[in-house]
Amino acid sequence: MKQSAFCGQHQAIKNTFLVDTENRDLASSSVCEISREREREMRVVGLTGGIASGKSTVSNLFKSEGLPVVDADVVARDVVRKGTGGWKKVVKAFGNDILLENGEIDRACLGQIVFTDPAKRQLLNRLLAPHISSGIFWEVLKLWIKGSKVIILDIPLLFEVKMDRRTSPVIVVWVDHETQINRLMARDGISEEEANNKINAQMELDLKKTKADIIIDNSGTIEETKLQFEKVLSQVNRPLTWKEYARSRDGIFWIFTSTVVGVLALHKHLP
Ligand SMILES: CC(C)(COP(=O)(O)OP(=O)(O)OC[C@H]1O[C@@H](n2cnc3c(N)ncnc32)[C@H](O)[C@@H]1O)[C@@H](O)C(=O)NCCC(=O)NCCS
Ligand SMILES: Nc1ncnc2c1ncn2[C@@H]1O[C@H](COP(=O)(O)OP(=O)(O)OP(=O)(O)O)[C@@H](O)[C@H]1O
Repeated sequence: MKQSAFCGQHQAIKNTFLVDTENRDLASSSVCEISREREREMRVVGLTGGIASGKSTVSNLFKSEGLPVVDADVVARDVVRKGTGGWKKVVKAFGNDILLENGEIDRACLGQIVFTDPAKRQLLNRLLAPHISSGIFWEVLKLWIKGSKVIILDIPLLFEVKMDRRTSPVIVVWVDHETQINRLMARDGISEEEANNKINAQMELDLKKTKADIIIDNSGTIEETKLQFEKVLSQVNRPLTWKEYARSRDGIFWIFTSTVVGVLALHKHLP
């Protein structure tokens, strides 16, 4: 569907130039129309990395520049608030023992279960996938309606759920393993073993680095990261490429469909 829409559009653009090359006014007005249309399109940038590699730190830099960020972790939290459909499914599958006194999910407790048991993690992923994907879809849709030209999708499992194919460019926030462990232990107040369990639940960060369009090395100071960010910002704000334009023509529905498919495939691809 997506491909044929793109091919049809591409052919129409090609025809404009092939058939009307003698008629410069007509040709240039077509180009103007295309340019005006391009103004309404948007770039969906993928931001990912490993756990505690610094995605939120970088996404905060984007926010401070006025760029909207859709944070998959925030969406994932919203879909399991007490009484929601996601909450009901999780409680049914994992029992009342994972609940706090106020009825909300005890995230630390559920985390301990799923980060030490791949089968339980897959189960949780499977239960929440449709809720997370539709949550992301609505957030993107709202921004699209508002006319946002560039949207940052902060998705920790971007590669695992194959959403990297739908975002461009893909930015990976990388840190060396030792720094990652230390920051994770310090931030979450957990042991080295627990930190390793969380890290091992994801695709290797070094592998993610090889798949990136843009790498931000966050192993140094925040100031060093900010310097790299300045360059990344200009790349992210550059005019849309034809590929991005074609992609975003019917992008909103494409993103939704691929998010659903990708997240549903999650349990098959995660360790
Ligand atoms: C396991 C849960 C309850 C732990 O909650 P907690 O508040 O302690 O952590 P938080 O949600 O802030 O996630 C922290 C980080 O853990 C990593 N992580 C979260 N879920 C997963 C997962 N299923 N597999 C691998 N890594 C994960 C991500 O890097 C994320 O940034 C929670 O992460 C959860 O519900 N996960 C399943 C939903 C999911 O896949 N979220 C990721 C968004 S794509
Ligand atoms: N350059 C840096 N120097 C020192 N500390 C940092 C740096 N970048 C991030 N941190 C710290 O490391 C921790 C992890 O960073 P952050 O929360 O941004 O990672 P994340 O990738 O968003 O994590 P998660 O995957 O859990 O969502 C935080 O405590 C943060 O303050």
